[in-house]
Amino acid sequence: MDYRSGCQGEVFLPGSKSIANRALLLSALAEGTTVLENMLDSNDTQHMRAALRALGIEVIDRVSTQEGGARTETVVVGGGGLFNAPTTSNEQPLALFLGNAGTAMRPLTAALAASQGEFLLHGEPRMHERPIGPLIDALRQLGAEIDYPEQDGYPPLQIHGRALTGGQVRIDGSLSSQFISALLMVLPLLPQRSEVVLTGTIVSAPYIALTVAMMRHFGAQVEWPEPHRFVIAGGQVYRSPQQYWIEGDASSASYFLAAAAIAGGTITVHGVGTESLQGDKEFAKVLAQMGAEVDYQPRSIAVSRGVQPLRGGDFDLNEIPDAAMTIATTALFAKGPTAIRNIYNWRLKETDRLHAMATELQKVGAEITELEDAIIITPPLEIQHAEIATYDDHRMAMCFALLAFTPAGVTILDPDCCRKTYPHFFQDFLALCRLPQNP
Ligand SMILES: O=C(O)C1=C[C@@H](OP(=O)(O)O)[C@@H](O)[C@H](O)C1
Ligand SMILES: C=C(OP(=O)(O)O)C(=O)O
Repeated sequence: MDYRSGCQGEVFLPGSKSIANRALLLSALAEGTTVLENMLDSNDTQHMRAALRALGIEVIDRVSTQEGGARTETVVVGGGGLFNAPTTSNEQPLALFLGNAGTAMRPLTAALAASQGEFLLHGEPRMHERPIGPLIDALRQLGAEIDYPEQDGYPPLQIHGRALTGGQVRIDGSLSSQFISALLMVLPLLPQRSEVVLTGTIVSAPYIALTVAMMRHFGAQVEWPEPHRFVIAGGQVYRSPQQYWIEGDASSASYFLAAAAIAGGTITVHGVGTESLQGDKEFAKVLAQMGAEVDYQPRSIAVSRGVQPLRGGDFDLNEIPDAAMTIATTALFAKGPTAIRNIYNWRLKETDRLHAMATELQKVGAEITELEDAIIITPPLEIQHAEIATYDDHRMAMCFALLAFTPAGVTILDPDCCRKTYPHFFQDFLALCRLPQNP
């Protein structure tokens, strides 16, 4: 079988991790009850849901049937403001384990710094290697009391929650946009007006716009007069929109869209399209630049293989760091080299993704130049079979799945690590792709 003739179908995407964890937090802080439809059921959102329950918020998961099958929906009974932690029986801080979920650790740090109670936020060993200093520095400017029990600048964190008033704050956004998102979400609930100035070169910028859009959807006023400055009135309340549909995950969409660009046939992903709030919807435009045919609709994207073979290119993918990993493995199927630039913060995520990617791509025969903030990939004449290590990084597992389209196939070690954001990924992927060994 021609390995390039193998994909066809429709994918009803699981909910976006980024939107799900923001929606859970905003619903918990809001007045009123919110039904979150198309909830992502994965480790990252389970950590957020468990943490909210431990904080005394009622969070009920139930099953609903939708186009695309049974989905979880989550009902959150909002607390109408910042948290008031239940006291622990032994007068110890309330310990919240947040796995390796950046979208739980960073926003909860900001919310709990301004809440009542003593908290210990911790996670998996890798979470304790991922920086959080710029967020803590910003919160301390507002009077927050946060200690580092182990290493300065990294979780675990001991948070002595206290009423913060708001005010002027500068925050460095050069390592992660999540610090800015976390800070912004808490500011409307403080009594006084805040003004936030972003410093450093901002990374992953679309995630900040996503945060602002969702804060507004939950009733907060956010002024964004200049790219690096926000003004947020104090004394606001978040209001439940009652029902909130969580878009499909645009990063998860990338594996299916790339599969169609490589293997032929057409794949349509439902749940993300031109109307999407997620920056990763731009991923398919990169595929188009490489030669794929792309059709954007308001809530879906379809990709087919182009007439000409895929070609490499030189891309600055700072705005789509997660989907950018999928371009790295797609590059193996393109003519000529591909450069992915301005991705230093790959090094700060589930693993040092720049180094992990370089190491594993070399195993299949690619020639790799690994720079401090970029990777240049020259595909081999023939992709070799290899055992791909995944470094407990869901995206390493999912983007290397594309190598199943080579005659040599691929072995992916610990594929279950995709439970962080997409527990059923391999079932969904194999169902759509007629692979050489699965004609
Ligand atoms: O705010 C978010 O939901 C996210 C922001 C990005 O992180 P950085 O801002 O750290 O690049 C992204 O990689 C992560 O998966 C989700
Ligand atoms: C970087 C990621 O996760 P986190 O939200 O933990 O930063 C990711 O999902 O690729």
